[in-house]
Amino acid sequence: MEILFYFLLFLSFFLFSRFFLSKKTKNLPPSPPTIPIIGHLHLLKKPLYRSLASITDKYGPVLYLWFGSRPVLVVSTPSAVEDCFTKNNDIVFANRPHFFLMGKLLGNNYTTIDSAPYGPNWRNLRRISAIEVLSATRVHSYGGIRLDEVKSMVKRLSNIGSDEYRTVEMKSMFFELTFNIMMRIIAGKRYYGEHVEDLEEAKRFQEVVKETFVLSGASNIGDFLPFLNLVGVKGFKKRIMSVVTRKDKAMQELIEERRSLRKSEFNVEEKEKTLIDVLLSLQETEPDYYTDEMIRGFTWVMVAAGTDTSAGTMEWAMSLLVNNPQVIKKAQAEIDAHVEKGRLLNESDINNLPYLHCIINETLRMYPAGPLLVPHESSEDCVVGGFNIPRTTMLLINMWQIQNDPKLWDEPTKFKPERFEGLEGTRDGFKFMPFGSGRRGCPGEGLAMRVVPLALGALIQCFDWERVGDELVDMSEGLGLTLPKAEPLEVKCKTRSSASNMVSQF
Ligand code: HEM
Repeated sequence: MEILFYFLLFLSFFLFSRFFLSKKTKNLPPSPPTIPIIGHLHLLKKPLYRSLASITDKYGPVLYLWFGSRPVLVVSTPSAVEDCFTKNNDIVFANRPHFFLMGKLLGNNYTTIDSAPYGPNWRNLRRISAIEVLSATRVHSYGGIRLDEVKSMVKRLSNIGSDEYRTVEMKSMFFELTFNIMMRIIAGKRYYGEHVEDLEEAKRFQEVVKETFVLSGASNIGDFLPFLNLVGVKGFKKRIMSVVTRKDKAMQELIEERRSLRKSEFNVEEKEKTLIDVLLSLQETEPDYYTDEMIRGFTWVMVAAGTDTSAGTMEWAMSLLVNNPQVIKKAQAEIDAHVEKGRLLNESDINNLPYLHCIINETLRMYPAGPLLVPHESSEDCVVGGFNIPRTTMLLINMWQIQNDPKLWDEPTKFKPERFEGLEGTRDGFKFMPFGSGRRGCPGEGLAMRVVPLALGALIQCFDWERVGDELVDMSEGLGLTLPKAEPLEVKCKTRSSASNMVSQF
């Protein structure tokens, strides 16, 4: 009976809001026929960006859909993206939706930097991220950590494949690299490879991180059909809560460790200060804002946003490279011409390696880690592509579709790094925007664009690469938030003779 009551209540709300909205808002974007209650949910399949692309092909690049009771604007053309991210609309769309169970539970009730609505709290979080973690100066100061971790990856690989080709699995290699880098920045600890202090703690942390990533990629139907929250999704909520509790416990342990280090006689040197240290010192002056909960949330988002995205990009890049060996040869020639024999390339070499940048851009074009960016939401009525968009409409930018659109790119399914020659660092009129744009654009771009070129460059410089068999590497996309590869990449690698001396000294 209770379920029936809520269902009828929801049905009346749904019919009323749809009727009210269509009366009130004239000139909405095109929309396929809807089914009562579910709206267009029946048209959506995974992966969502591909499904939305097929609807767009039929109804046009500015679409108005209903995900159950939630109105959604889907944009897949550079000029409409420009409408969303310039002039007044950049502020209008600087909001994030406020109905995702994941944002509520994992985002500390929408207070973390990625989930918070546009307002003073979000502005402050962006300010802290810009000043204390991701500013050019801070990013530069983590150079030693990046180099260290890249060397450690090269060393592990060279131990596996020194004289002859050996098969290696690269997905976990890349994940461990980015995870170690982020954890050293945040807490001064590494959880993979050598010098891991507490293996048990590392294992617990790894498990909770992996589980959280899997859950973050799962969709919750109750977000779009709220009456289902009262019946079917309790199990889902319980699963999230169990992970959230363990994640909070793990993060709190890190905070306590750094806190006791600060209190001890041992003085943490300025250059060894971790992000947790910085936040703890802010806590001393503003304890009401910089609570432990805030610190857990802030540092967690950095781990979550900064690992899978960069690791996945490197895995796609390496997959594309072994499918296109001529590109590896060209990149090796570029590096060999600029970096003297016997020296590992470093970050100051990166600016002199434009072809390496082209490889990374081409990878981000074909396989952007945020294929639909992160959902935005309109805080006021506005106009996009000449259509009226009501407030509280969720905005999805189909960046994957724009970056793979044959009308915008010559042979978009082909891996052609050369297409970016002379274009490095531009978004080319909103048609290439793997890090988003505007107020909510990715604050970690600067860090990612140091980690990825350094790691890929080192792998290209130090090793020769081959596919495991004659067949091309399977490039199928898997399911998950950050456009993962369906199958973890396995490749064969062998230390290049020109690098073997250098690598043996790491
Ligand atoms: C290849 C690597 C990366 C890619 C492709 C990427 C891409 C993106 C995209 C598309 C967005 C959403 C932009 C929007 O909503 O319009 C985003 C947001 C974000 N990214 Fe990244 N990102 C990467 C690495 C990083 C790193 C290394 C960090 C930090 C350590 C980071 C931190 C964040 C945060 C905190 C947000 C949320 C910003 C907000 O809502 O205000 N990202 N990223």
